[in-house]
Amino acid sequence: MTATLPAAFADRLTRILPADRLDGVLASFAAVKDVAFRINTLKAQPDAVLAGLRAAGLNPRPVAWSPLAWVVDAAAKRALTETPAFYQGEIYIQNLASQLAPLALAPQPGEMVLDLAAAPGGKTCQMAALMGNQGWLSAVEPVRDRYFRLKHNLDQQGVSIAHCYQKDGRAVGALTPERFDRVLLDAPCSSEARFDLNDPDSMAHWSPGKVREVAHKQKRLLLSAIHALKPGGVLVYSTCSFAPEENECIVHAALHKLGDAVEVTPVDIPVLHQPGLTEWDGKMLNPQLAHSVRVLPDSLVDGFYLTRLVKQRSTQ
Ligand SMILES: C[S@@+](CC[C@H](N)C(=O)[O-])C[C@H]1O[C@@H](n2cnc3c(N)ncnc32)[C@H](O)[C@@H]1O
Repeated sequence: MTATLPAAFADRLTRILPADRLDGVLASFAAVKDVAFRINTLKAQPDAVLAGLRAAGLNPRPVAWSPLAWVVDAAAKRALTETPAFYQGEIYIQNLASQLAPLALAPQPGEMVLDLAAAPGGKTCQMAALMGNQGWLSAVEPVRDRYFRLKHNLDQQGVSIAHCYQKDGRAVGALTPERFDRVLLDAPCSSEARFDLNDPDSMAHWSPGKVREVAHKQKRLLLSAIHALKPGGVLVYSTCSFAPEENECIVHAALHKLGDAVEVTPVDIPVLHQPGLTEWDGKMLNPQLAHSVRVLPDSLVDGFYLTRLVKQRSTQ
């Protein structure tokens, strides 16, 4: 392995992370990660899936905080993707960090739910399973090939309540004002928390300019997501980035613009994490951001940022 982290990124990390967490996070970029997957209850019963995987010679390990989350060794990934359970949509390979966002949103059967940046659809499928395929799930994705991949995955995973729209999420709030009980915005981001020193391509497009560019889009996506949410509704904003400009600063800007119409609420996270930042680059941020969560990466879990917001009143 000869790749190194982009120098500007490594320098920023020393300012973002507490000193006692830095070495662990740096080590995670070099780790060959074991593979987490989620059992899809829309297609199969967990006991039957696990029995099939064991019969195929795999040895799935449980995850303490979710009966549907399991892990196999990195070396077993290929074998996992060759099982009937995989190609029949009974399991979905999904990092544990990514599984946390739908759990924090907790969509209920019968609700109106919006997934504003949906492809390839891992979280859309997980939400449909949490809803028992009852209710309405709008899934938005503007990029054509990703939109078709999303549709394919939803179909393969047995999701029957999803309605897919090839649209720019920034327009959706104005088109469907205050229509949804819950909204997930798993925003397009710089993907810093997925950097992999074993795969230099994962870092090839990163630059401070890229962070600024996605932050601009994220700000408008979050306002659109909030406008689409009913008063009393719940929203989860997440990214796989460490950059405060893509995380706390985005939520801070929405709180600043909308005042007490939205509130950050605490969320239980069962993996290693730290509270969101309340200061960045010498600027104080809304103190509510301490309720947001920075999941710290290790040899299994990706880095992740997550905020849970509740809409207190109409923004019309
Ligand atoms: C982090 S990925 C979503 C991953 C997905 N939630 C999952 O779990 O499978 C972000 C997605 O947002 C899409 N995207 C980019 N610009 C967008 C926009 N203006 N509106 C909505 N989605 C957008 C990207 O193409 C990408 O598919």
